[in-house]
Amino acid sequence: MNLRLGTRGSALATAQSGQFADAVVAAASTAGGEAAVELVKVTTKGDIDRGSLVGLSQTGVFVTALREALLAGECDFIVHSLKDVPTQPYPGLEVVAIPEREDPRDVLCTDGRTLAELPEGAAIGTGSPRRAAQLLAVRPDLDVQPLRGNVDTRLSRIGDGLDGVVLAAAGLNRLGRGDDATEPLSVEDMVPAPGQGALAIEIREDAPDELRTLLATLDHTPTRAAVTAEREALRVLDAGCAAPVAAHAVVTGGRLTLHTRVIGNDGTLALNERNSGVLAEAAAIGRSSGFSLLGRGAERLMGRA
Ligand SMILES: NCc1[nH]cc(CCC(=O)O)c1CC(=O)O
Repeated sequence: MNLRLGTRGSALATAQSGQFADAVVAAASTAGGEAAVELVKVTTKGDIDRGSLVGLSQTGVFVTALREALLAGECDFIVHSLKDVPTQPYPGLEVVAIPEREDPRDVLCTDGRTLAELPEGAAIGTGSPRRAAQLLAVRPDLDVQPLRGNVDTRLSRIGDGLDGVVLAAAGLNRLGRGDDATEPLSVEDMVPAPGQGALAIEIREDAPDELRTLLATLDHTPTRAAVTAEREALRVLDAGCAAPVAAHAVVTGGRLTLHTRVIGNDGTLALNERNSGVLAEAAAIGRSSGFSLLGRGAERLMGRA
């Protein structure tokens, strides 16, 4: 099979698409067949028109352009960072696989000092309200600064106006820059974004069975259950990737435990909800967590009521 994988041109997109392409080739050979995967660069509106991103929800800008290229037949499948994918399904496409996830944690990158070692008032960069609020909950003295741009740009700011930045471990690891992480932040102090560290593989609904079957072999059941719960909570809370909503599910021994957190912007107030059950109930666990949080005033905390 000759396959075209549509990807953005950023370093992270290229790295994760390339790594997934290798996994597809290996899976085909394990199945006794053969596949060749060609990376097709899709230029997205967000890549061309960076200025317009300010104030816009990041969610969807990059994802939509890739999806349009897939629907138009410019490629056969696409790879998304799941945390950037809106929760509503996209007509004509289906998520055929969610591979085993990378480290879901956020990490602090500094000149070597841990969060506890940073001096009072240290400047930490992050563009994420979720990260900002949780940092301030642990260290109210920190000077949290807005930060945008790709992973390289963000890392280059350490020692240049910032004492540190917070990034996803998965992104650093996929770029081969895991050593730039000074300290992984615990999933208790810094609950990750729903779906963080996971990828979603999409095809057209009318894709050939051979392609669907091959990609489906790369689905990872525990990861799919975990991210299903996390994203259902997010969907019920009606929040995007820019919202101060965090959700992290752990699967052990056939059971799934979901921790969902909604945080006020200054980090002083947070609502936490924990729910668990069997994997088959993943979606229901996420939904009930989301509804509990709404019942407890999550909308007020998110500034919507
Ligand atoms: N919002 C940007 C983004 N989207 C996906 C990742 C990499 C981590 C992942 O795959 O979840 C990143 C960078 C970051 O948050 O540091």
